[in-house]
Amino acid sequence: MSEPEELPQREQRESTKKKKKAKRSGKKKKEQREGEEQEEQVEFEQEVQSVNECVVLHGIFKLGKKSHDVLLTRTKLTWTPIIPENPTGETGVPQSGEVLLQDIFAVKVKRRRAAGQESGGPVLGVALFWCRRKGRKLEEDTLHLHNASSEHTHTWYNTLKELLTGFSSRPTYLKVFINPSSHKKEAVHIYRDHVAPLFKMADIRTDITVTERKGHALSVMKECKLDEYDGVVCVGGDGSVAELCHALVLRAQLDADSPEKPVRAALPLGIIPAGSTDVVSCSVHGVRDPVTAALHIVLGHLQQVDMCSFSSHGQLVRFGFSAMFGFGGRSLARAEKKRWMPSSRRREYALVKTLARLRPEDCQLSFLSARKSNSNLFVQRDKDQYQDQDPESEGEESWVTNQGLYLSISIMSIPCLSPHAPQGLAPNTSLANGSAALIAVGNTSRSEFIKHLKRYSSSTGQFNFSFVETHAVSAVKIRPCSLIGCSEDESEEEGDSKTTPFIHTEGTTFPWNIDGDLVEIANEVLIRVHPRLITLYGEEVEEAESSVSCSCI
Ligand SMILES: Nc1ncnc2c1ncn2[C@@H]1O[C@H](COP(=O)(O)OP(=O)(O)OP(=O)(O)O)[C@@H](O)[C@H]1O
Repeated sequence: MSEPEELPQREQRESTKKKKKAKRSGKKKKEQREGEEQEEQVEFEQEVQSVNECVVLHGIFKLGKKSHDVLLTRTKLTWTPIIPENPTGETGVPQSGEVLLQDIFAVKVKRRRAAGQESGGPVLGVALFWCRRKGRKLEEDTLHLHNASSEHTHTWYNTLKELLTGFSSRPTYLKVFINPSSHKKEAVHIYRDHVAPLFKMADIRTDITVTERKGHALSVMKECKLDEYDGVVCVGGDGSVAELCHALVLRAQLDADSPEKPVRAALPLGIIPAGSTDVVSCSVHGVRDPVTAALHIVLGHLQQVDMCSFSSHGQLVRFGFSAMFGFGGRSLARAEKKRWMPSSRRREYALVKTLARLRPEDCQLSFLSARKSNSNLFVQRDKDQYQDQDPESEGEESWVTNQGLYLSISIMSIPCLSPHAPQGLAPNTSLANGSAALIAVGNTSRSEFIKHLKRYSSSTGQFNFSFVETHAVSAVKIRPCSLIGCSEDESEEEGDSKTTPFIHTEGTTFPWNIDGDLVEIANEVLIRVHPRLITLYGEEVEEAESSVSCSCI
């Protein structure tokens, strides 16, 4: 009697068993397939490596006074001294060396020429111009390979030239903007003495504009035929860099006829530092050094970088990397009034004066936290996938809003490294992590605020204060509370920083420090982060070389 009842159960058990078996074998097959794919990938990589390591040329050259065996592969050039056999059978350790092709930026045929002779002359060999690293600095070096055979030398020259053309990110034609009024008015000399010779050596053609006024670079960029160039170069300080970054993104937006959505800049920007702080240059080079900057351009080192849009009342104010409201804005506004002072004195004066009159801003601060997945974006996500993410798609309910007194609010999409703050004003963000650092400093005593500022130079513990908040954000809104009364600049006497906020009349504008430029804005400002909106010549660096310390606080 029980049999008919047991039958379906048995069938069920068997079918479950079969399913499990099938699942197991499916899993096994999947693992097997994955294993095979991995093996194929490794094989492919090994093949690529062996092709790259295949000897392209083998020859004998003199390096210095000694003959060397020289090998050229697709990735490097190596040399080993030829040591004659010793009758005693002893051999010394040969002093061999190598240089990677990715570090070679020019190759020339060397000839013997008499004084004043411009062409011809017997062949001496080839000279390779390459870049060596010394800390964060890049330096130019030359390797001379001597061989008097013209045929031998030309075979090596042509082969090296051809291999170097494989580095497609290296520019051949650049649009260069030089701001002759930057900092100590040295931009033209810096370009002529340190940069132009390297560009010439690397056969890079240039089209140079020496800017005549603020906004000149922007107007040229709006009009010029961009597709002729491989990149744009800015020789100047942070103000000039900000103008060109804004111009590149604005131009991309105009070209794409996309009035609402920012569009990724079409050309990379190289920055030759010639300003007083050079925060953007420092953030992608780690040093303020024109040669390092030029070598990053010549070698085509490209680094995508997040940018922000700053808008007010639905109108774009500009694109940029950083903005400071409160202390940073007021200090810059004060410095701008003393333009006649040398820039470092002006900055110190403004800092001390603004600290003496330290008072908080009463405002509403709202922010959208960067999505969790974005925080590790640099290693985890596909770049283009993120580019298409729209912060607008976040619901209004995701905004966090606080109302209160703030001494300073900063938003930075790059770490903002400088010799004064080697790990950056925003060490908690990176160049292309898809988010910005929001650093909000609430109201506190002057001495505590100074303690917080001072810690930037040692790069430790600047955020370990109860009055400092930091967040990784994708958007920020700051709405200053317009109150009745007088405006701050007229009231010169010191107030009680702990309690008295700046008091504003209707229609007062608020000073913002956007990438070192003073921008006066009357209303709420909306800041949105746009991942990888621009590409700069350079690389991600952890820390800048520190060469100065601020003695004014
Ligand atoms: N010929 C010029 N005369 C005056 N201003 C100019 C000229 N060319 C460009 N500018 C403007 O000068 C401003 C400041 O330039 P830049 O940032 O290069 O120098 P800086 O202010 O001395 O350096 P830093 O910002 O590092 O202190 C920029 O906004 C730029 O548009």
